[in-house]
Amino acid sequence: MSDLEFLDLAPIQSVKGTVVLPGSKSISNRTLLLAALAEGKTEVKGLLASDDVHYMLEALKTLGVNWTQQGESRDFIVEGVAGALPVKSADLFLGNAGTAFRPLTAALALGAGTYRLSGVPRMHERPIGDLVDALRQLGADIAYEQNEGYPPLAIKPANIAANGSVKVKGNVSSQFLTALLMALPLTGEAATVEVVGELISKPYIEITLNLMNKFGVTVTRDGWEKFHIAAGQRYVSPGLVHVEGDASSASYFLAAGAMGLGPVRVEGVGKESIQGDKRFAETLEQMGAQIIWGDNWIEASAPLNGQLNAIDVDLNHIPDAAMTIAVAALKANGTTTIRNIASWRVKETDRLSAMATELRKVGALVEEGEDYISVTPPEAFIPNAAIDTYDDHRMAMCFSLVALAGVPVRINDPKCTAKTFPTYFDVLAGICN
Ligand SMILES: O=C(O)C1=C[C@@H](OP(=O)(O)O)[C@@H](O)[C@H](O)C1
Ligand SMILES: C=C(OP(=O)(O)O)C(=O)O
Repeated sequence: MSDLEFLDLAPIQSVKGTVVLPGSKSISNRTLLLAALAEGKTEVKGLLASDDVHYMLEALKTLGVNWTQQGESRDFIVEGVAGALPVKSADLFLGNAGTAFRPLTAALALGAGTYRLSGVPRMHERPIGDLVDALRQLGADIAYEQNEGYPPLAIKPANIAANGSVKVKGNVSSQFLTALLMALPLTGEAATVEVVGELISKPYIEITLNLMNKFGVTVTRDGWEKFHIAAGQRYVSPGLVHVEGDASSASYFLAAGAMGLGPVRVEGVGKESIQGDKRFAETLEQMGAQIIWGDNWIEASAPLNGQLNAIDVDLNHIPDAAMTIAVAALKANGTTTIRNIASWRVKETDRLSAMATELRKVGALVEEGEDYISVTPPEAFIPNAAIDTYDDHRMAMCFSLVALAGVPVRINDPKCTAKTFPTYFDVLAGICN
């Protein structure tokens, strides 16, 4: 993707309207894998159309899973293979999709084949050692092709025994625990997963458990430390799965409502959502935004006096949507501090460093710590800042909100939103007055 391309956004005076959200990335990719591993056919409605989901769909096809798209719609039929993936040798390219790479690594390592998994250069800088260490405890044969602890990976057939208990570290990415939990039922044996260290991004584990349950597998847990899977459980298709709207994508429109009058309503995520990122709305409310919750929608408007409150918050539970707060902070009445977000450093880019660099370009005063960021709005914004996006969809999306602080801004490489939201800028234009 060329970073010579850019998009100039004029100041946005006010926003108002309703956005129908694209499908959740986290739910789309989990559902596809579970549907593939299950017994029976699954109709998946409202699948996200984006790069991350494309990589999962293509990988499953390569692995011998039949799926069909219903015309031009985002409704798919996946024919489950009832356990073992049929193709025993494959080379999979998974872009920068953590929700494809980590779960497929675990499912394939417990299968009996020879596989290679690789991605874009940044994926090869994103850690996976904690997951590999856990899978090796089960007997998996996984080798690092380049750097110890990082993709690309080479998997070979191995004798797998769940053997009661496996330990996994939880402090770098919750996707490692998600991947293990989703793959373990393939062994048919009882298993206990013990999380070592503090588990981050906990609500994503709830999405995992919820969807595994939909596909007939029950996981019981003692707090966030131990997870038990009883022997003999297998995935069975529930027939139909509706993919909720993406709660992380919702954050940009809700923040827009809070920064620029509103009301802005997002449809597809509401109080019934299984996604932890719905709680982004609580954080906006703490900043003074007016929030209304429906079962399947959320609406945000600016505070009555138009001024957001600066806050000091731990946003470990919503790491993706937390980036949106860092930009919304540009309209707050003081210094906003977001804590416990060290995982930002190992995502699409080093997001702590990237956010600090780019927020400074618009004039904000920024303090970047190992696991926190503090943002103080400038007295006068620097107009027409050219924001670099580091091939990180969320950098492009959250920095579009600078226009809601009343300043023109340039977003470099806007097409990088394709990872989770290819039509983002068109949808944003639809609520701008
Ligand atoms: O399981 C998931 O669907 C995700 C978990 C989170 O990652 P970490 O657990 O690495 O924080 C999140 O940032 C990512 O976008 C999606
Ligand atoms: C961290 C993210 O993605 P991934 O699923 O690749 O980890 C994200 O979407 O912000």
